[in-house]
Amino acid sequence: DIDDSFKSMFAQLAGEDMEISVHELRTILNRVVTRHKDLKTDGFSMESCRSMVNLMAKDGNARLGLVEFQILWNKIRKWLVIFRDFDLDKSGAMSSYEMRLAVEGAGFKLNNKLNQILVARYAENEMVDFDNFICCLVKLEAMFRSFQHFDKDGSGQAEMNVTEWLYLTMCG
Ligand SMILES: O=C(O)[C@@H](S)Cc1ccc(I)cc1
Repeated sequence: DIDDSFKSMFAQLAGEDMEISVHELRTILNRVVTRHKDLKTDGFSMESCRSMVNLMAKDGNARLGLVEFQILWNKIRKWLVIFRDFDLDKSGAMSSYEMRLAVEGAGFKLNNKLNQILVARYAENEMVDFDNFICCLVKLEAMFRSFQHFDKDGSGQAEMNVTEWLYLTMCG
């Protein structure tokens, strides 16, 4: 069950439509992340928040309901612990070495090429700061989940038609 303080934070944020927009998500994430002085971030961008909303909003309506927001919030809390555990030099950002370990620590075993791709996509000056780290994991988890949806028997092979492919590749 969702505790009342969370519900009231959500209600305050979401407004009368009781759904959180990309802009409202960006507001709360940047308000909270600045409270954590050990986390380096240039702030969650609109693009990052749009990507997270699209990946988390099941019904594709580009807004987060209470449950979807709670799920995202708990993911961020979980990955915040991992970020701190693997930020070995406590710089507040991930080096590519730390990023590889943190992604594996989050449960994603990737090959070298994929780890390099993540750093290329999410690092700024070779460092992945907290907001980019979260966006990377939200996307990575969503892509793994989508694949498992199409790999019903867990064979490691997925089958989908072009429309289903475009739903996956064009939303995030
Ligand atoms: O609410 C908090 O400050 C902790 S518990 C979790 C959290 C930390 C950072 C973000 I951005 C969002 C949520």
